[in-house]
Amino acid sequence: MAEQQIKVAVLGGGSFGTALSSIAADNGAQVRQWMRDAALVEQINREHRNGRYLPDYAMNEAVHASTDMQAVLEGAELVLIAIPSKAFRQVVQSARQWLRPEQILVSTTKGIESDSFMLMSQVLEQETGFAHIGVIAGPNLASEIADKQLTATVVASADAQTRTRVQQVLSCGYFRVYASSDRHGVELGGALKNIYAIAAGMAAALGMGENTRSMLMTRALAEMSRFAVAQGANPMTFLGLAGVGDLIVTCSSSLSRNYRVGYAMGEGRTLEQAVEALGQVAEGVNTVKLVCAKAAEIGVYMPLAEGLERVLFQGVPAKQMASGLMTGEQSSDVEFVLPRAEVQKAHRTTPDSQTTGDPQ
Ligand SMILES: NC(=O)C1=CN([C@@H]2O[C@H](COP(=O)(O)OP(=O)(O)OC[C@H]3O[C@@H](n4cnc5c(N)ncnc54)[C@H](OP(=O)(O)O)[C@@H]3O)[C@@H](O)[C@H]2O)C=CC1
Ligand SMILES: O=C(CO)COP(=O)(O)O
Repeated sequence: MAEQQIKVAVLGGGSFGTALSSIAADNGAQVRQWMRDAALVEQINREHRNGRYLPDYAMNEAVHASTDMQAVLEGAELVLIAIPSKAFRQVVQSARQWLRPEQILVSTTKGIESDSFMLMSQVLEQETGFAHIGVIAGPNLASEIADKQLTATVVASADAQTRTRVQQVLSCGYFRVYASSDRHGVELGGALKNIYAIAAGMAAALGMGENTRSMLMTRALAEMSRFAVAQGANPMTFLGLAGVGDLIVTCSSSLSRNYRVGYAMGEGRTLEQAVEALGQVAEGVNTVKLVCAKAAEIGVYMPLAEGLERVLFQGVPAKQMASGLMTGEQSSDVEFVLPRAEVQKAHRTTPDSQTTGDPQ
C-alpha cells in the first residue's frame, strides 16, 4: 500500500498499461492513463473497461484516462511507459516537454529499438538525461494479472528510490515486486525471451514433445544469458523472474502473443498472416532480426535465434531448422560452470573417428 496518495501517470492504453494502472489505483494512487484513442478514453472513463485490449477486466474506477498528455503527466511522481518499442521514442519525445528531472520514469516495454539497438531505458536516458530511470520485467501476462492471478515482477534500476517507489506503488495481494540493480540484464531478459517464445509456439504446433520443449527453453536460457553477458549484464539475473521466469511463461502459454505467432506459423501460416491475425504487437519478430545482426557483429554464438530468423524471414521450414540444430555444436551445459572454449579445445585435441562433425 502506498503510504500517501502518489500521482502516477501511465503512457499507453494497451493491456499491460491498463493492468498496471488499475493495480496502482487499487493501491490508492491517483492514476491518469494516456492513450491516443479518444473512443477508448471515453469507454474507460464511462464503463471502467478497456474494451479493445482487456474487455472482461473491471478496472479500478479511479483510473482516469485521457488523450491529453500534459494533463496526464502534470504532478506525476512516477511515470510508467507501456508503449511498444517501435513507437516508444516518439511517445517519449512528445512527452519530453512535460517531464521533470525529479520524476521516476519506468519502461515496461520488452523490445529493442531498431536503428540504435537501444533498450527502452536507454532511450529514456538519452531523451531526458534524468537520474530516476528503471524498468519492469518478469512473467507478467497482462490478462492473468487482470484475472488477479498471483504474479511477480522485477523492478530494476541502479537508483534505490526508483526501485522502492515502484515496489510501494505496485505491490499488492496478488502482485509482488522484487528488486534488482541489474537494469540491463532484466531489460534484456524481457526482450530476448520473446524470440524463444515464437520458437516454442512453433514447436508446440508441430507436435514436439515435452523433452523437446524443455531442451528448447533451457538452451534458450543459455543463449540469452550468453548474449546478455556479452552486452554487460550479470548472468545471475537470468536465474530470476525476468530471465527463467519470463522465459517459462512465454514459452508455455497461448496467452503470449509471441507464442501465438509461432504457433500459427507452425500450423502453416506465413509470418504476415500470423502477425495480421494477432492484431497486436509481437515484439520478438523484430527482436530476432536485431539480435542476430548484433550477435554476428560481436561474435556471439546464437544458433536458436539464427535458426528462427531463417524460418521467419528466409522461408526455411521449421522442421528442417529443428533437425539442423540437432547436428550442431554439443558444447557445455552451463558455460558459467564449464566454459565452451574448454569443451571445444578438448574435442580438438581428442580425435574420434566415430564423430561426424567437430563442435565449432
Ligand atoms: N501484454 C502483456 O502481457 C505484457 C506486455 N509487456 C510489454 O509492454 C509493452 C506494451 O505492451 P501492451 O500494453 O501489452 O501493448 P499493447 O499492444 O496491448 O498496446 C500498445 C499500446 O501502445 C499504443 N501505441 C502503439 N503505437 C503508438 C504510437 N505510435 N503512439 C501512441 N501510442 C501508441 C497503443 O495505442 P493504440 O491502441 O491506439 O494502437 C496501445 O495503447 C510491450 O513492449 C510488451 O512487450 C510486458 C509485460 C506483459
Ligand atoms: O511479456 C509477456 C509476459 O511476461 C507478454 O508476452 P507477449 O508479448 O508475448 O504477449
